[in-house]
Amino acid sequence: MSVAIIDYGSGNLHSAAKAFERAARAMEQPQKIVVTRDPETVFRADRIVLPGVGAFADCRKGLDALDGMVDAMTEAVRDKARPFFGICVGMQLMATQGKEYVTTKGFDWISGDVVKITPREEDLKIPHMGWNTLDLVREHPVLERLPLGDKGRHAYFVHSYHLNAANEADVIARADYGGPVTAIVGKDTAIGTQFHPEKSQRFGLALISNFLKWKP
Ligand SMILES: NC(=O)CC[C@H](N)C(=O)O
Repeated sequence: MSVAIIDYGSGNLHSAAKAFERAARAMEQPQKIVVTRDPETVFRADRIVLPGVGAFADCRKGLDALDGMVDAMTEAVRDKARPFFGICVGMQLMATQGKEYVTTKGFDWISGDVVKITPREEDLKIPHMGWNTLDLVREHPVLERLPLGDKGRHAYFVHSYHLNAANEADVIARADYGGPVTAIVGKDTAIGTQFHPEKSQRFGLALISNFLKWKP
Protein backbone atom coordinates (compact mmCIF):
# COMPACT_ATOMS: atom_id res chain seq x y z
CA MET A 1 0.00 0.00 0.00
CA SER A 2 1.35 3.41 -0.86
CA VAL A 3 0.23 6.93 -0.08
CA ALA A 4 1.42 9.64 -2.48
CA ILE A 5 1.84 13.13 -1.04
CA ILE A 6 2.13 15.53 -3.94
CA ASP A 7 5.20 17.74 -3.86
CA TYR A 8 4.65 20.88 -5.91
CA GLY A 9 6.63 23.21 -3.69
CA SER A 10 3.89 23.88 -1.14
CA GLY A 11 4.93 25.10 2.31
CA ASN A 12 3.22 22.56 4.54
CA LEU A 13 4.51 19.54 2.60
CA HIS A 14 7.03 18.40 5.18
CA SER A 15 4.86 18.80 8.25
CA ALA A 16 2.04 17.02 6.41
CA ALA A 17 4.37 14.20 5.33
CA LYS A 18 5.64 13.81 8.90
CA ALA A 19 2.11 13.56 10.28
CA PHE A 20 1.15 10.92 7.69
CA GLU A 21 4.34 8.96 8.44
CA ARG A 22 3.59 9.07 12.13
CA ALA A 23 0.01 7.89 11.63
CA ALA A 24 1.16 5.15 9.23
CA ARG A 25 3.77 3.86 11.70
CA ALA A 26 1.09 3.39 14.36
CA MET A 27 -1.02 1.18 12.08
CA GLU A 28 -1.03 -2.58 11.93
CA GLN A 29 -0.86 -2.71 8.16
CA PRO A 30 2.15 -0.77 6.93
CA GLN A 31 1.56 1.91 4.32
CA LYS A 32 4.43 3.55 2.55
CA ILE A 33 4.32 7.35 2.46
CA VAL A 34 5.89 8.66 -0.75
CA VAL A 35 6.51 12.36 -1.32
CA THR A 36 6.48 12.75 -5.09
CA ARG A 37 6.46 15.07 -8.08
CA ASP A 38 5.87 12.19 -10.48
CA PRO A 39 2.34 11.87 -11.99
CA GLU A 40 2.85 8.16 -12.70
CA THR A 41 3.59 7.47 -9.01
CA VAL A 42 0.47 9.43 -8.05
CA PHE A 43 -1.62 7.51 -10.60
CA ARG A 44 -0.44 4.17 -9.17
CA ALA A 45 -0.73 5.12 -5.48
CA ASP A 46 -3.45 3.64 -3.27
CA ARG A 47 -4.15 7.02 -1.66
CA ILE A 48 -3.38 10.61 -2.63
CA VAL A 49 -2.73 13.62 -0.41
CA LEU A 50 -2.60 17.20 -1.68
CA PRO A 51 -1.24 19.70 0.84
CA GLY A 52 -1.26 23.45 0.14
CA VAL A 53 -0.55 26.80 1.71
CA GLY A 54 -0.29 30.27 0.20
CA ALA A 55 -2.47 31.83 -2.46
CA PHE A 56 -4.92 29.71 -4.49
CA ALA A 57 -3.54 30.90 -7.85
CA ASP A 58 0.08 30.19 -6.84
CA CYS A 59 -0.80 26.67 -5.71
CA ARG A 60 -2.65 26.01 -8.97
CA LYS A 61 0.34 27.32 -10.91
CA GLY A 62 2.75 25.14 -8.95
CA LEU A 63 0.64 22.07 -9.56
CA ASP A 64 0.21 22.84 -13.27
CA ALA A 65 3.98 23.14 -13.58
CA LEU A 66 4.15 19.38 -12.96
CA ASP A 67 3.25 18.11 -16.39
CA GLY A 68 0.33 15.66 -16.29
CA MET A 69 -0.15 15.85 -12.50
CA VAL A 70 -3.71 17.21 -12.42
CA ASP A 71 -4.78 14.61 -15.03
CA ALA A 72 -3.09 11.78 -13.10
CA MET A 73 -4.77 12.85 -9.86
CA THR A 74 -8.16 13.32 -11.48
CA GLU A 75 -8.07 9.95 -13.23
CA ALA A 76 -6.94 8.16 -10.06
CA VAL A 77 -9.72 9.75 -8.00
CA ARG A 78 -12.53 9.83 -10.56
CA ASP A 79 -11.91 6.63 -12.55
CA LYS A 80 -10.11 4.43 -10.03
CA ALA A 81 -11.94 5.72 -6.93
CA ARG A 82 -8.72 6.28 -4.99
CA PRO A 83 -9.15 8.02 -1.64
CA PHE A 84 -7.95 11.63 -1.79
CA PHE A 85 -7.21 14.06 1.05
CA GLY A 86 -6.81 17.79 0.32
CA ILE A 87 -5.41 20.02 3.07
CA CYS A 88 -6.04 23.79 3.29
CA VAL A 89 -5.42 25.13 -0.26
CA GLY A 90 -5.23 21.45 -1.33
CA MET A 91 -8.88 21.29 -0.24
CA GLN A 92 -9.78 24.64 -1.78
CA LEU A 93 -8.46 23.42 -5.15
CA MET A 94 -11.26 20.82 -5.17
CA ALA A 95 -13.72 23.69 -5.82
CA THR A 96 -14.96 25.00 -9.18
CA GLN A 97 -12.89 28.15 -8.84
CA GLY A 98 -10.90 30.27 -6.42
CA LYS A 99 -11.52 33.99 -5.95
CA GLU A 100 -8.39 34.93 -4.05
CA TYR A 101 -7.13 38.15 -5.77
CA VAL A 102 -7.84 36.65 -9.20
CA THR A 103 -10.30 34.04 -10.44
CA THR A 104 -8.53 30.71 -10.90
CA LYS A 105 -9.99 27.38 -11.95
CA GLY A 106 -10.06 24.56 -9.43
CA PHE A 107 -10.61 20.85 -10.22
CA ASP A 108 -14.41 21.30 -9.99
CA TRP A 109 -14.90 18.11 -7.95
CA ILE A 110 -16.96 20.09 -5.42
CA SER A 111 -19.25 22.70 -6.98
CA GLY A 112 -18.66 26.12 -5.45
CA ASP A 113 -16.26 29.02 -5.17
CA VAL A 114 -13.47 29.73 -2.72
CA VAL A 115 -14.37 33.13 -1.30
CA LYS A 116 -13.13 35.44 1.44
CA ILE A 117 -14.57 34.82 4.89
CA THR A 118 -16.41 37.85 6.24
CA PRO A 119 -16.98 37.56 10.00
CA ARG A 120 -19.97 39.55 11.28
CA GLU A 121 -18.10 40.82 14.34
CA GLU A 122 -15.47 43.44 13.56
CA ASP A 123 -13.10 42.27 16.26
CA LEU A 124 -12.70 38.88 14.59
CA LYS A 125 -9.47 39.20 12.69
CA ILE A 126 -8.60 37.87 9.26
CA PRO A 127 -6.87 35.46 8.78
CA HIS A 128 -8.90 33.11 10.93
CA MET A 129 -5.99 31.69 12.86
CA GLY A 130 -6.03 29.26 15.74
CA TRP A 131 -8.15 26.48 17.20
CA ASN A 132 -11.85 26.24 16.46
CA THR A 133 -14.62 23.75 17.09
CA LEU A 134 -16.09 21.67 14.26
CA ASP A 135 -19.84 21.24 13.92
CA LEU A 136 -20.65 18.05 12.10
CA VAL A 137 -23.10 18.46 9.22
CA ARG A 138 -23.11 14.76 8.38
CA GLU A 139 -21.38 11.56 9.38
CA HIS A 140 -18.36 10.35 7.42
CA PRO A 141 -16.13 7.27 7.94
CA VAL A 142 -13.05 9.49 8.29
CA LEU A 143 -14.67 11.17 11.32
CA GLU A 144 -15.57 8.02 13.21
CA ARG A 145 -14.33 7.45 16.75
CA LEU A 146 -12.11 10.51 16.96
CA PRO A 147 -10.70 11.60 20.31
CA LEU A 148 -12.76 14.56 21.51
CA GLY A 149 -11.36 17.23 23.80
CA ASP A 150 -13.56 19.20 26.23
CA LYS A 151 -14.50 21.45 23.33
CA GLY A 152 -15.49 18.52 21.12
CA ARG A 153 -13.86 18.24 17.72
CA HIS A 154 -11.22 20.92 17.80
CA ALA A 155 -8.89 21.72 14.88
CA TYR A 156 -6.24 24.27 13.91
CA PHE A 157 -7.04 26.82 11.17
CA VAL A 158 -4.99 29.44 9.27
CA HIS A 159 -6.88 30.96 6.35
CA SER A 160 -8.79 33.94 4.97
CA TYR A 161 -10.84 32.12 2.31
CA HIS A 162 -13.13 29.11 2.40
CA LEU A 163 -14.99 26.83 0.01
CA ASN A 164 -18.56 28.03 -0.31
CA ALA A 165 -20.07 24.73 -1.50
CA ALA A 166 -23.06 24.92 -3.82
CA ASN A 167 -24.44 21.58 -2.57
CA GLU A 168 -25.03 21.09 1.12
CA ALA A 169 -24.47 17.35 0.61
CA ASP A 170 -20.77 18.05 -0.05
CA VAL A 171 -20.25 19.71 3.33
CA ILE A 172 -19.21 17.42 6.20
CA ALA A 173 -18.32 19.95 8.88
CA ARG A 174 -18.31 23.67 9.54
CA ALA A 175 -16.74 25.95 12.08
CA ASP A 176 -18.18 29.22 13.32
CA TYR A 177 -16.13 32.40 12.94
CA GLY A 178 -18.63 35.22 12.98
CA GLY A 179 -20.61 33.09 10.53
CA PRO A 180 -20.26 29.63 9.02
CA VAL A 181 -16.87 28.53 7.70
CA THR A 182 -16.57 25.35 5.65
CA ALA A 183 -14.20 23.08 7.55
CA ILE A 184 -14.52 19.67 5.85
CA VAL A 185 -15.89 18.77 2.43
CA GLY A 186 -16.33 15.32 0.98
CA LYS A 187 -17.68 13.73 -2.14
CA ASP A 188 -17.28 10.13 -3.29
CA THR A 189 -13.71 9.11 -2.44
CA ALA A 190 -12.37 12.63 -1.91
CA ILE A 191 -12.27 14.61 1.31
CA GLY A 192 -10.70 17.94 2.17
CA THR A 193 -10.09 19.92 5.33
CA GLN A 194 -9.73 23.69 5.51
CA PHE A 195 -7.89 23.25 8.82
CA HIS A 196 -4.49 21.64 9.19
CA PRO A 197 -4.71 18.07 10.53
CA GLU A 198 -0.91 18.05 10.76
CA LYS A 199 -1.17 20.91 13.28
CA SER A 200 -4.27 19.59 15.05
CA GLN A 201 -2.43 17.30 17.47
CA ARG A 202 -4.24 14.17 18.67
CA PHE A 203 -7.43 14.96 16.77
CA GLY A 204 -5.56 15.61 13.52
CA LEU A 205 -3.47 12.47 13.81
CA ALA A 206 -6.57 10.36 14.45
CA LEU A 207 -8.25 11.91 11.42
CA ILE A 208 -5.23 11.03 9.27
CA SER A 209 -5.27 7.45 10.66
CA ASN A 210 -8.94 7.15 9.77
CA PHE A 211 -8.19 8.35 6.25
CA LEU A 212 -5.43 5.74 5.93
CA LYS A 213 -7.87 3.03 7.01
CA TRP A 214 -10.80 4.29 4.90
CA LYS A 215 -11.93 1.83 2.23
CA PRO A 216 -14.59 3.67 0.28
N1 LIG B 1 -2.83 29.28 5.36
C1 LIG B 1 -2.69 29.69 4.15
O1 LIG B 1 -1.70 29.43 3.51
C2 LIG B 1 -3.80 30.50 3.54
C3 LIG B 1 -4.57 29.73 2.53
C4 LIG B 1 -5.48 30.54 1.63
N2 LIG B 1 -4.76 31.51 0.87
C5 LIG B 1 -6.55 31.20 2.46
O2 LIG B 1 -6.32 32.27 2.96
O3 LIG B 1 -7.61 30.66 2.64
